[in-house]
Amino acid sequence: MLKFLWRSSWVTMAGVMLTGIVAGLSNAALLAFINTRLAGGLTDFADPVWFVGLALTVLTSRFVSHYWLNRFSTKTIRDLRLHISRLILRAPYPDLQRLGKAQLLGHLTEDVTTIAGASELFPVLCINFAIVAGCMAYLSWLSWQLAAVLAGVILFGITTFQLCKNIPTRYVRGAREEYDRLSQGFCALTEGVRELKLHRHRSEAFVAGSLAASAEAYRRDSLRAAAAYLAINQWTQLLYFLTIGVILYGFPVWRSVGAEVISGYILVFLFMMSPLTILTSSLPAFSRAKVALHKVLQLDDSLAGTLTIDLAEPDGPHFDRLAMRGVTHAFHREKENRQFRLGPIDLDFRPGELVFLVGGNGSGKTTLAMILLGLYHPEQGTVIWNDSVIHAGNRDVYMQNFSAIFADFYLFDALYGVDVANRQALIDDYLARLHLSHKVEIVDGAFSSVNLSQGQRKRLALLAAYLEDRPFYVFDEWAADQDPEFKQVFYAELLPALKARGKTVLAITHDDKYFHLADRCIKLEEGRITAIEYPQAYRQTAGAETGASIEALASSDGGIR
Ligand SMILES: Nc1ncnc2c1ncn2[C@@H]1O[C@H](COP(=O)(O)OP(=O)(O)OP(=O)(O)O)[C@@H](O)[C@H]1O
Repeated sequence: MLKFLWRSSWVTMAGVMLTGIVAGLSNAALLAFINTRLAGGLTDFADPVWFVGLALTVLTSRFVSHYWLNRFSTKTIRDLRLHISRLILRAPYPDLQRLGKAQLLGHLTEDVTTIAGASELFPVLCINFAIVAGCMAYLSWLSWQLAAVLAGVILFGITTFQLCKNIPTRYVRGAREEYDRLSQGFCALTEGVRELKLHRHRSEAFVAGSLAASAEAYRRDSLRAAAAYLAINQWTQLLYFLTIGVILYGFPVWRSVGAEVISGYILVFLFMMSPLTILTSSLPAFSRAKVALHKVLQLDDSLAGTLTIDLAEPDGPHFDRLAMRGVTHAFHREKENRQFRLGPIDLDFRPGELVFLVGGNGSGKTTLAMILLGLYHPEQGTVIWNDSVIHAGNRDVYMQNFSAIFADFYLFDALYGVDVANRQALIDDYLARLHLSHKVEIVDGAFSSVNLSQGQRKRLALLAAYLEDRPFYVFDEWAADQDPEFKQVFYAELLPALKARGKTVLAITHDDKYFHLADRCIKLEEGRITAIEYPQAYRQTAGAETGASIEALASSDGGIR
């Protein structure tokens, strides 16, 4: 933890430590001054000046130390939050899927907050450490023999702490792991709240089986860690009282010590009790921060090792062709002990092509689209953009050629990355074409409302995709939530309009009523392409006016290869 703070800005940390030490030492000096004054050792007329000077030094150095560290720790936390967010954005999607939403949220919230809490304690630690050190120096001056006894006791305390500290740390680590499971439960609770509200038995079983179990495990581990630290704390206090007892009753038997030395010792000892308690009671916060930091660094290692680096641009925004050659991808189904395997897939896409991807549930349509988009990586085979083979180094640039609306899309509340001011007329036109102008306005780049029906929200997502103006569009069952009237608009007007602008469109669809409008229909079954048909070419050659369904085309053998 200290290493992390030191590496973040050693100059500030050194300043914080220095002012903290000045605060602690001046505090100890003030105490020594008061004690000597009480014992009648100082009668100088300059007494009040020293008193005021030391008191002001304590106050000023404490303020400076705290202020510096607060400024530094708030900046560190802000940087850490942004660093994790950027790391998440740059990491390959399969790695993020593996980690899961709950764990990523845990890093952004719990870990960063824990580290922040501990780093704010740091000046308190410096000051109290310096107070204890200053008091020790004063005690040595009063009687070095007594100070040697005290140093021995402190050494003994530190050794026993080192021997025992693994016990609470183990529980702190366990509690942090449980927090991830608890967060998973919270995600399920917030996302599935409607389903849970409708079924009391289901919600009770969910709370008992998922939330209560991890909440209980988290409570148990946290309590055990707290109890272990409490025991360590009490052990320190016991040693402390033992030392006072030895000084009061044991030491005078061994050697003769002046009453004023004994009373000075007891006064300083009692004064030191508070800083020592603060030092030992801040241990749990540091231990939790160490575990949190370890988790963040683990995330750093696991994601940074796989980051996509923009080494080479795959031929810029110009688009000639996209090819998939021998592409395969597999998901292992643990419970079924077998794999879903997509491919090998060989496909070509050209500019201005309208392609429908069809097939039953689980046939691999979304997986194929995800590989095409660069979000999943082919296990075998290659994806070629123009003449560039896509690899880890250029995948991120490659992905910038696509606009996609996923079946479980996310609608942002603003048009991020769009020059709204200069495209207002276009936006208004699109809003009218999407039948949304009466519902939504763009105010300062943000949608006036996103509390719309699912179908309307999807239309807003389409507006954002239009404005991105990318060469390749992918829609995963976009029309599934649209009414029949707007389905017609989508297939018969919007998609052909994109095609007319030279855009390539891959639309995953189950709407066989509109298959005839595609240039090409690709049918997937169990991860394999089982048919490719060319309805538009067939219509032209057959002179057919009405659209034929894919089954009719298949039975007539037209356009199948
Ligand atoms: N993240 C994942 N981990 C493991 N298996 C997965 C994952 N995503 C998909 N699968 C499996 O891959 C297979 C293909 O899924 P995919 O989503 O590509 O099908 P689909 O054709 O788009 O289906 P639908 O029409 O229902 O959307 C399914 O059997 C599914 O169980």
